[in-house]
Amino acid sequence: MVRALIKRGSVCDGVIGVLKDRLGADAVCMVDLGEVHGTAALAEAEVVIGTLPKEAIGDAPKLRWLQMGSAGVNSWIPHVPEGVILTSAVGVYDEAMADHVFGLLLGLTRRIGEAQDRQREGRWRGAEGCLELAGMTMGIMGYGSIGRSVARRARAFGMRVVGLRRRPEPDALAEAVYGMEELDAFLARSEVLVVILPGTDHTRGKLDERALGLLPESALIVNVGRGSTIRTDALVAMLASGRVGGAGLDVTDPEPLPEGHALWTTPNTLITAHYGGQSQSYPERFGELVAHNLDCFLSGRVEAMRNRVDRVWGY
Ligand SMILES: NC(=O)C1=CN([C@@H]2O[C@H](COP(=O)(O)OP(=O)(O)OC[C@H]3O[C@@H](n4cnc5c(N)ncnc54)[C@H](O)[C@@H]3O)[C@@H](O)[C@H]2O)C=CC1
Ligand SMILES: O=C(O)C(=O)CO
Repeated sequence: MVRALIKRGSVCDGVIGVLKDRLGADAVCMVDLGEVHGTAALAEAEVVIGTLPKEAIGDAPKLRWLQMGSAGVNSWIPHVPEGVILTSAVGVYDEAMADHVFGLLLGLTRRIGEAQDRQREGRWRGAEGCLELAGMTMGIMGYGSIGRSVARRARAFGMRVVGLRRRPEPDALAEAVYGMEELDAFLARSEVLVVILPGTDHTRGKLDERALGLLPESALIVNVGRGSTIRTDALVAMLASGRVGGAGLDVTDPEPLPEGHALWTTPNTLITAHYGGQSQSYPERFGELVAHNLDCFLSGRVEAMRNRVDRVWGY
């Protein structure tokens, strides 16, 4: 019997039924993964579905497969023994994240935040400096699963799209897809830069003062990947001077943003507290991935499991 711990509420009822059918009702335990540290259930678990806290991994000596609930998993890698299969939730967040990118972008270009401030004050006043997106070029840095969903929306808005990814290959939605060694040329075209890179040793600090200086004058930046990709001090300075026209940030460095941090009061900056992937569809979408990967795992086709994490590249 393969014993599995599933994060409570993470998969839809239909998939819980599938898990119980495949593993046996007694083998499936729905738990709060934040509270399994040191328990007998974790000591017996061969499969864990959901983001197990790093410090609890050592309490799971029988673990054979950890299906993370997040797409970004880089900081878990050193904690997961080599023999344990580690899979991420890439693909689960695409639609919610793409909506969120446009939420931030439209917030900046249509000045929605300021309108909300005036609404609270009961003041009826228009805005100046609104921008239209049609005809602008969006550069998607991290042209992966979420990136393509963003590109589909961008095209519907009449924007041009260029992408950047580790292994560039042509894509019907993008005019060009660049590799990291072509970063400068990519940035020079990005009037709207959308950053959706995983936070890894290879992406940390890539957008520093020099790189941000290559963007077109008054470019807009949206970061929904990881805060560590952008040098916060450089971003704050360029927003303050107006060299960067605005920033929509679902992720920051540091995170959470401490009280009094410069970003809170930087002009033309819209911040959401790392909830871009949140949506009512999560249990369905995650459940679909879990059912597929469980099937592969139980039938010994581990190479067909989706989203096996590359320990060298960190995603
Ligand atoms: N704000 C939030 O709530 C969420 C944030 N995320 C973040 O978004 C990231 C991307 O998610 P997905 O699109 O689902 O992943 P994905 O694996 O489909 O796409 C990642 C893209 O980044 C590129 N990339 C990775 N390392 C690179 C490097 N060193 N140089 C150049 N390109 C590189 C890859 O080539 C790929 O195109 C996640 O790793 C996570 O950090 C994901 C979901 C929710
Ligand atoms: O999946 C991710 O990487 C996220 O940041 C969502 O929590």
